[in-house]
Amino acid sequence: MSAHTHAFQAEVAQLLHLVTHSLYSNRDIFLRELVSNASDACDKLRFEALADASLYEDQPNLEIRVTFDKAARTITISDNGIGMSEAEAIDHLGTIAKSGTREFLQRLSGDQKKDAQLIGQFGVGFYSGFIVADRIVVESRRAGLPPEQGVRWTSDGSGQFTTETITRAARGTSVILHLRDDASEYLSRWKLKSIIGKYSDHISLPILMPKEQWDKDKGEYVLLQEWEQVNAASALWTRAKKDITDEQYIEFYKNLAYDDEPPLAWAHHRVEGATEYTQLLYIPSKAPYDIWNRDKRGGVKLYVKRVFIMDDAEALLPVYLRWVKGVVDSADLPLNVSRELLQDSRDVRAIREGNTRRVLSMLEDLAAKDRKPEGEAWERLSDDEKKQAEADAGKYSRFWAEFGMVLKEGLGEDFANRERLARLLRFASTHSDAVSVSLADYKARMKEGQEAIYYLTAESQAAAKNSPQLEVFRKKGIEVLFMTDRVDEWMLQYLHDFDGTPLRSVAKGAVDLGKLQDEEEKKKTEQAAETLKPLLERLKEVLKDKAKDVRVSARLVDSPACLVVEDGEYSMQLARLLKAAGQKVPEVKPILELNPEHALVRKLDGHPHFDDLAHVLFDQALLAEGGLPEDPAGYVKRVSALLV
Ligand SMILES: Nc1ncnc2c1ncn2[C@@H]1O[C@H](COP(=O)(O)OP(=O)(O)OP(=O)(O)O)[C@@H](O)[C@H]1O
Repeated sequence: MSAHTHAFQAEVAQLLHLVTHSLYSNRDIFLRELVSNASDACDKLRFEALADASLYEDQPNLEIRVTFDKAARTITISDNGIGMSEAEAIDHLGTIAKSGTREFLQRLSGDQKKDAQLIGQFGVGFYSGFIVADRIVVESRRAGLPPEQGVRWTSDGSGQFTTETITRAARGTSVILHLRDDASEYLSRWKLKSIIGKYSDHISLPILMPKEQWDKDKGEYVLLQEWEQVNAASALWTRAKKDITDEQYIEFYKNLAYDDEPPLAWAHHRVEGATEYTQLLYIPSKAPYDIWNRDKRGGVKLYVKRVFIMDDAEALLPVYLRWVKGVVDSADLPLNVSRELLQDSRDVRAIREGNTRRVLSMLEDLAAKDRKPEGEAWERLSDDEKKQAEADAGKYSRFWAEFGMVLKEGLGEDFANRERLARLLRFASTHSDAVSVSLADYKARMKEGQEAIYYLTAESQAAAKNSPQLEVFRKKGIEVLFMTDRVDEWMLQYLHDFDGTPLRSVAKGAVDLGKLQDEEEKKKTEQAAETLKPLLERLKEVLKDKAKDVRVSARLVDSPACLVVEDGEYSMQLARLLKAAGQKVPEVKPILELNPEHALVRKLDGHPHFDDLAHVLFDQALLAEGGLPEDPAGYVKRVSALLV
């Protein structure tokens, strides 16, 4: 039968180039990928056979076989799963269906170490065979097709591959790797078996390898015709917790998440009651490169009674927890459940709520252990407890740095858990450069008579720290939280109070420090407002296009002026963010507040360049606040005029 030559899709060729130039730091993973494909193929067969049992032909026992041939320098991974028709082989092994591929390729930086990590996250699946092979032959027959409609797919990993029709009695697929010269180490039963043990132990199908026996005459081990199962073959999550070691949990995670780093935490539970399911959920230690993509499907695999149903079942967790990885195995859902059905299922809703609660508990637990106990509390711990406390310390901070911004989305999305989510928030503040202050910490530090939790939104922590709006708070030692993430402004629309205490922006409305301001201070401000009335009126007139109002400030100590907006209005920062995102924003005219004590303000009255000075005051307040003067050239001109 004649062979046909096909070109790889451009992205595949590009990936192959990367793979063959061995960006992989860990070559062993090729076997994990190919075994995982074999297992997927068996899952697919089992799934299709639910509707048509004849697909099993005379082989109802699904299994994976791994063998090697020292003389021919080949490793063969075979499965009796769904198999591929010729058209499918051309399609599946010549293109990449995944939509993220192009974006992934664009992200590669050329820095080998970083790229290797990215590739690990992405997983190049079948093509990872070329890490160790310079030629791959795939022989396959799709379940349900006659033996004469088998296919042989061959490629040396350069730009093209060939296919030809073959006769193949066995259903399923064999992937034959012709090893590169530098990959001889894999021609060893021990080596292959140990890789399978490490990466594929949890695969729920038996993985078989031929037994080996010492041949005295030849002076070497030879393979027998007898097969032996080399993996535990019980899905990890179905085993009892006490029978699973931490290493096994971690290895399972690495497989599941394509992550080289161990997870920060995991939870494994069998949930009983109206809806029965097993959940094994992990909190990764690093955010994936596309964490911001809200369309990305969740990271939880769905099984029904141990039969794999689908990857990335987004209905099993709310969107703001899309970075959680894991497995849910339901005892109640029908096997033929589709994504659409999942959205409407009551059982799924119960599972989603249960998963959410579980993830939040894990986070609360990490948060509670983030700081090592000190003093007496530390001394009371046993040696083992100390070790554990040391291992746990800092984990929540790591989590927060990676995923905090995404967790904040939850405040707008998950009303039922808003209170719990609010407790998990962390901020930097006037009292802490580290992003580690919780709202509960803040409340515990509130001054006598303080009635609100104060915050400031800004472009960056540096900008926040130097903001004039903070001056009076600093003077009085009142803590102000810095909200410098883009989502903060959005989040604040849903977070009005915490534990009965309102949140208040220091850049909105008239500053009302309530009982924290003494009578004398209040009087002074009122008096200044009275005395400066004519000046304020004049400024209002000069700045009428820029400022909604000009008034005397109670917030300033060192700076001459600052800008604020009225309660309920978009903050200047939010208006800027929305504008940058191309959205229409209602015009926000700020209020200019003046420090009556400041020399510059005192100089204003009767100044020959009154108008220039007024505009400069306004523009400088805008700059200090993180904005830019509308007319930078005009600003420069005015400053120059004042300098000469
Ligand atoms: N052993 C096999 N039996 C049947 N089909 C296979 C087998 N190996 C690969 N395929 C087909 O080739 C496709 C591409 O495989 P590949 O490993 O590159 O990607 P994937 O399995 O979809 O994704 P990933 O491995 O990254 O999870 C698979 O989706 C599947 O359709």
